Amino acid sequence: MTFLALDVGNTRLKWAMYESPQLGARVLAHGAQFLENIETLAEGDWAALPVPHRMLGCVVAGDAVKRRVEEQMELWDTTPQWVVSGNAEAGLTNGYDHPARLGSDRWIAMIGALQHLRASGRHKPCVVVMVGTAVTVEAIDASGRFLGGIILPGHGIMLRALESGTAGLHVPTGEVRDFPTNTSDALTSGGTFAIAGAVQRMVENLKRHTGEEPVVFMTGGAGWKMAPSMSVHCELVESLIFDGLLEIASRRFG
Ligand SMILES: Nc1ncnc2c1ncn2[C@@H]1O[C@H](COP(=O)(O)OP(=O)(O)O)[C@@H](O)[C@H]1O
Ligand SMILES: CC(C)(COP(=O)(O)O)[C@@H](O)C(=O)NCCC(=O)O
Ligand SMILES: [K+]
Repeated sequence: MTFLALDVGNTRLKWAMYESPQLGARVLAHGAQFLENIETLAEGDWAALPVPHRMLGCVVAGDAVKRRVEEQMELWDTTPQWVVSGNAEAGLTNGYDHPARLGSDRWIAMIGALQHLRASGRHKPCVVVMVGTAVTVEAIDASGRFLGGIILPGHGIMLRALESGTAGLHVPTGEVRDFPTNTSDALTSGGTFAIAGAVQRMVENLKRHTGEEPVVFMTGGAGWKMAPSMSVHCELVESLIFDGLLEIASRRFG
């Protein structure tokens, strides 16, 4: 039973086709497209794929984008199914004031993180960092309760905000330096340390709250760029959202 997993963020659509809707299933093909190129999928990347028997995805890029993705899926007669954040799923409970308003990508990434914790036999609090268009940093206690999380601008948005709000900050990308001595390095390091510092703060918050050192998972398109600059130990798991989707799919379709 082939299974298509979709993760539609504010910058890119990521997809992966699996042999079955189960954890550890073999990946048959995967890819990513910028949102402006969604219309190429049916006649491009997806044209030669086997028909997916089931599909599960998340979309945080709005209804118009969701409709454009569903149009491409008309290539098959597979019913699109989109995850909505709920009160509880796959061992995770939702502490958000309005559970359904939590971004479904955040909900699914946390389910993926819990799956990784369980698979390695760890019963600990954890922090889930997602570095995409925006950056999110979530706190989960050892019982699997999502306590809350923060949202901050991603690197690109931070730089564009600075560029558009000032006269003197139109410079090329720089390097991350402890003590930047030019504008490019000052901006690049500023954005990087803002994210790394926010993660460190959330780790401290969760450690204080639970009395235990949390495990930190990091994912998202720009996760690999942040990894060398983190001040707390992080496990980089590129597939966190797909692992969460597989976990949910195995419970729904398994
Ligand atoms: N090969 C890449 N293509 C696109 N974005 C990339 C790439 N590598 C890193 N990035 C960075 O990752 C961010 C997008 O990550 P992604 O996880 O796709 O975001 P989203 O889920 O919000 O669509 C971009 O802001 C960009 O800075
Ligand atoms: C925080 C987000 C913008 C992250 O989006 P992304 O960077 O993955 O494109 C998205 O999860 C979202 O729109 N959330 C809804 C609001 C909330 O989670 O509180
Ligand atoms: K995302």
